[in-house]
Amino acid sequence: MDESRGQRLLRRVTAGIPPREEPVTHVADLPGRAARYAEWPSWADPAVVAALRDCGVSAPWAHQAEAASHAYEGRHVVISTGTASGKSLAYQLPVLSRLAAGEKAKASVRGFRVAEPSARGEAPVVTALYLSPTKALGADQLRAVSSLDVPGVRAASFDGDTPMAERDWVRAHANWVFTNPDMLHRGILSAHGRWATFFRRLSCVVVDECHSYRGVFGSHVALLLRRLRRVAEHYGASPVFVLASATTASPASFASRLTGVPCVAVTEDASPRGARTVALWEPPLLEELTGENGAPVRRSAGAETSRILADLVLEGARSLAFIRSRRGAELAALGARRILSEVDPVLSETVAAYRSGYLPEERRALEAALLSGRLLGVATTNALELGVDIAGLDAVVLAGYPGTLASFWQQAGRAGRSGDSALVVFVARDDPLDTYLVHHPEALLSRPVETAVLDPANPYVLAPQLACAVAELPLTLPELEVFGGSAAQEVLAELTEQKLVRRRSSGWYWTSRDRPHAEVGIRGTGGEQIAVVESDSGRMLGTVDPGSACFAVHPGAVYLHQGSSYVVDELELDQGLALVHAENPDWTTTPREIVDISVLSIQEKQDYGGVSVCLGEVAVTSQVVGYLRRRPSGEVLDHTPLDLPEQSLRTRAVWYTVSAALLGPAVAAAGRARASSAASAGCGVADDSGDSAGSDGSGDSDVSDGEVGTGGHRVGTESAGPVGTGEETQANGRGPVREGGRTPGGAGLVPARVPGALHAAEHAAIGLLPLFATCDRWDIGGVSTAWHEDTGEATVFVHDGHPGGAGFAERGYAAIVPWLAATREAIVSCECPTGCPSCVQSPKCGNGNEPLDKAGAVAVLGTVLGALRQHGT
Ligand SMILES: Nc1ncnc2c1ncn2[C@@H]1O[C@H](COP(=O)(O)OP(=O)(O)OP(=O)(O)O)[C@@H](O)[C@H]1O
Repeated sequence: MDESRGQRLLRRVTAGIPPREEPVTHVADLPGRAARYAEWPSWADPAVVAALRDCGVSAPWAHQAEAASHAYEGRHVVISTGTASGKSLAYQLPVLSRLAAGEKAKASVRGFRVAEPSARGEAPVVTALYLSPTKALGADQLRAVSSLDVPGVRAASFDGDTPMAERDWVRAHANWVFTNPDMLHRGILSAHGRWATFFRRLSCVVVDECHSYRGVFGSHVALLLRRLRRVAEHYGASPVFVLASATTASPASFASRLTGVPCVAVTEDASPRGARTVALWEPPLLEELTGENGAPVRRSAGAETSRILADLVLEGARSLAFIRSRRGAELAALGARRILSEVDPVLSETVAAYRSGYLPEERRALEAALLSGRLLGVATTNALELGVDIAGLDAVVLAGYPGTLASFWQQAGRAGRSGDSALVVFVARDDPLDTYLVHHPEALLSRPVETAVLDPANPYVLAPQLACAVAELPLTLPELEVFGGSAAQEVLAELTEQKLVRRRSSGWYWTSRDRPHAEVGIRGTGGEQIAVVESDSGRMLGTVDPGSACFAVHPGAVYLHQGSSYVVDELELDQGLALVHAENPDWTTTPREIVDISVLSIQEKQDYGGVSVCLGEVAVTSQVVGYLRRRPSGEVLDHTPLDLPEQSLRTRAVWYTVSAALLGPAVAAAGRARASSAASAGCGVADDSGDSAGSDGSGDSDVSDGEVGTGGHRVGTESAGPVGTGEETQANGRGPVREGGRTPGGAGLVPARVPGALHAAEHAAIGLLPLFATCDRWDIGGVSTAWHEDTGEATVFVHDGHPGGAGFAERGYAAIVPWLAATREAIVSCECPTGCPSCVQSPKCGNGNEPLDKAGAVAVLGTVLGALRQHGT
């Protein structure tokens, strides 16, 4: 069979790599597909069809026509198809047709029935609202609509950048308003009276890139859309919702949860797609470098990506590399340029970086240069992921898993639309999730894209949102259903008690003259924001959630803003201020936290013979105690202690307990001694916004709660059997676990090994939860302890990092078996001997990644999974 272009590119980028450093763990060839067209719908306005034809769209693809017809006929619809599958046209066609028809009707106002013309017939008859998660995407979409130049359509943006002078014009005259959730919340719903005419005519709401509304932000947006519907209804309108999403599992149920109205889904993608060769790539371990506690370090994904990008450019392939941080994108571009300049200085000019913070004109110029081939290699953050019309590239390199499968396919989808085969390379970073993925291609390439998690019933989100709703319009009892029924009633009772709202027989009323909107940030859950200010100039660079301030802007932290780098000099929590100066050091910082956790209530509990799994509410107390400085290579420079106050967080967690008997006979014996002496409490030493390994479980701990790194908890040297041998392998979440050499049904651990085993199991579990819960590992934390005073047993907690939770713990609870099976597999797959960042080390462990017992973690997880499978799930 002939070699395809994608395969040839892969052969070129791997040429010359010695066999012992072979980085490619898997190659898949994904076939291409031809386009399927439909007729223009009979209802489509001829002027709109003509404008689209002029832009090169001769006919709609089948999925576009189907989604557009649902919307035009008044059915709420979500279109969930691949990258560059023309989702924009699916909403442009019905919205523009409605707007154009309304304008024509208005033009003949005397002769025809018109919905409700203004006295002089000037106001639009129908209006539409477009919402995007970012201003940049909104601006791109507005530009696309404006360029169609359909008669009677007055599209305008209304966001933080809209000059005051223009705002009145937009309110009075625009019939399609492009905005974002933040502005809808603060600037439109809070002053809906000024938008009365617009709301009265509101016929359609477009929610673009809706899969990005997840977690706390997603929960806020879900309630915001309910507020929007209520206000529209107040003015007599009931708009149809059209949502566009990357491909995702159960789009209809997600869209219905987000909007609160039943949505139909269009998922069959009829756009053409080129074939792609996908390679999974694990950078080799470095011999000359070691990381924390002497652990081996892999070549960094960024350095590897620079090299691959340079090779691709040498092949003349138009390529895009996605890097997670802006700084990383700059460094990857620089690295590729440096390599190319040694070959041919002219070639180094064909590589550039691209990230947010660039002006729209700069972005347009970069996009055009890449499409024309003047630029061959671009290293970018996910700024290029959403809504940018770049497709049909020869190659895409992803440096690290972008957090969700939706993002993975969105980024990978930039390659290969031109009909020719293209190359996608996924380069694993040094962490458990990436390691798992490169060794389990089916988890990356064959799984349906996860549905986004959100929880509009979170009281920490519901309370401020209900306050805004009541302030907008008094809330009546029947309306409560829209906001979550009894959960909303409980929250309202609290607001009434705080005298923020007043209860009357007709409903709930806002008591103050001031509106709550300005106080409610919809992208997080914390009260007053901390302002990040440049000392020299007094310029405010941005804000940070108070809950994460100690973490993100502690003294000494490197803070990145729009690609520029700053170092924090002071953090004044009382004054809500972090003072920084511009500096571009050659290292990054990672904070270290210690954490303690207590159980407030148990919502769900399942027992599996010595193992129990719970979901419930917890109180997490955390304290940032220092930070590490690391070089981009992963090398740790030093650790600096910090003295910062404790933070507390009420949130939700999933946890499992393991009985002493299952951990091992020696642990059971020591546990009896502990019970009789009642000697000590479990302590929490943390990581990832807190995970912890605590007392050694032997009953002789004198560690006070929350102390870091107190001695005596070393990983035992005896081994529970080799890690990563064939006997340990198991199917992903299925099939029996064979625990070679251990007591059947038990982990066979001695007490001294329990803390390290649990700690390692917990780190890896935090790393793998994002595979099941659409969250980032930084959105969650964990605590592990050989004995926890609330459970009375060895316990591993994984908790949401936001007040009230964002639904991640629930997902962990629901997916406990596949999640823990994947966790175990990730550890087993890693070839390092005793633990490294690819498996059980965590980048922000409060206890300096001590103790960690990799083999013990495999034993504990095997035991837990054995119990879960034997006794239930
Ligand atoms: N029916 C069609 N025939 C030909 N080209 C089309 C058709 N529909 C859309 N296009 C073109 O396909 C490209 C991608 O469209 P669009 O940006 O709307 O896709 P998308 O699915 O929204 O992309 P993203 O995944 O980036 O959100 C655009 O250049 C658009 O003009």
